[in-house]
Amino acid sequence: MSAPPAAGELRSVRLGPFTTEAGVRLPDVTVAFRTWGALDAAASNAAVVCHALTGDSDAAAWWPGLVGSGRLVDPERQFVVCANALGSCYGTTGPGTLDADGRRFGSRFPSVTIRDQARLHARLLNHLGVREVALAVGASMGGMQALELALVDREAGPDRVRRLVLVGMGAQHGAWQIGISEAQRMAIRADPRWQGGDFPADSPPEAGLAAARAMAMTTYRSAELYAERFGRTPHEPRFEPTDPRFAVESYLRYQGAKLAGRFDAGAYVRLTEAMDTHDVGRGGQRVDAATALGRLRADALCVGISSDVLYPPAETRALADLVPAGRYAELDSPFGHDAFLVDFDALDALVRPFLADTGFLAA
Ligand SMILES: CC(=O)SCCNC(=O)CCNC(=O)[C@H](O)C(C)(C)COP(=O)(O)OP(=O)(O)OC[C@H]1O[C@@H](n2cnc3c(N)ncnc32)[C@H](O)[C@@H]1OP(=O)(O)O
Ligand SMILES: N[C@@H](CCO)C(=O)O
Repeated sequence: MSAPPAAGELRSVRLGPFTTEAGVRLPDVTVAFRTWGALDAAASNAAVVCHALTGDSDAAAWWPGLVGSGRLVDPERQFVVCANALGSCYGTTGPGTLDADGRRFGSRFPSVTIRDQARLHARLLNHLGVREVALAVGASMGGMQALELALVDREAGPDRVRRLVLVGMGAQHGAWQIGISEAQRMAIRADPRWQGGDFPADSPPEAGLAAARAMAMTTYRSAELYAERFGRTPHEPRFEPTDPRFAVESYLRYQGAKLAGRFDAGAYVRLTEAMDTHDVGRGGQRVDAATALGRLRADALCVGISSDVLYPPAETRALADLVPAGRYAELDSPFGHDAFLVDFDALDALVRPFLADTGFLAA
């Protein structure tokens, strides 16, 4: 018998063919994932953590305030699962994956939806033998997937997800979020090396992706934080006319280059498109959000972020109002949308009472 995997070790599994909501068949999908802790005898102690746009399966690394020994999601008590999302570039099948002929999928990788990503998470949970999900938690794109997991996961019977913590998101991507996504995709498509998504692997469209990230970074923080950090501070030294003039310009160029060095532009396009599909009320049944969410049996805490300009907290509050067992809490933070990745103590203080009240911490 082989030794159990070390806690948090990166693993991958081939889950076979997967047909997207749009009807495109991917012949063999691989999911990269990590687990911490052990599944209990009833297979009912899973805590599923879903990452945001550019994150990966290492939840203990990017969410140390929430996941880890002595934290709310504690491997001593829960079987913690975090998978890289369908369409991303950290081990799960996506545009950067090689096909059977050894060619990058590139633009041939189909558009996927948040619901597709959630269905793949559900498949992984089946593979791991999970009967009940004690908690599904995520922020931004991760929260959308956690919510869809609770809504569409009927593979193991209804209501496999018992509790939800959803941060910095609403019931759907509206015109504001779709517009911001599209502006970023336009920057990527404008890169001369983009070539319709099939850019040469040795020469990816770094400038386009960097510009997209710079735009995104302005929506992930608040005007207050930018003013406090950078003000009108000049960037020095300045040798060339093209060098940044202000510290904030230097910061955004740095952030752009940093993401371009670690992320796949094709995945960025497909993942932002997936986020644009987020709308709990759409789909085969064509029901509205209130009807779709009205069927949800899970206890849900929806956390809005006071300074989030990308997902205004009113949208998160409206989501909570539509969930029968939904509650709303607001993270008061100047960090904007990214507060969930930074303001750990404040997030813990909001989530802890919900998890205590709903029996998760006692479990
Ligand atoms: C495999 C993987 O790595 S993916 C998993 C990890 N990533 C994720 O999960 C995605 C989510 N994470 C994030 O979005 C971010 O990392 C956050 C929100 C958690 C934190 O963002 P950060 O970039 O670390 O913070 P912040 O906005 O303060 O920027 C600090 C950086 O800007 C640099 N910087 C600050 N001011 C300036 C300036 N005027 N000019 C140039 N650079 C500047 C700092 O030197 C620092 O550089 P460093 O990242 O090399 O240390
Ligand atoms: N900073 C986060 C924000 C997206 O919600 C990320 O890069 O994934």
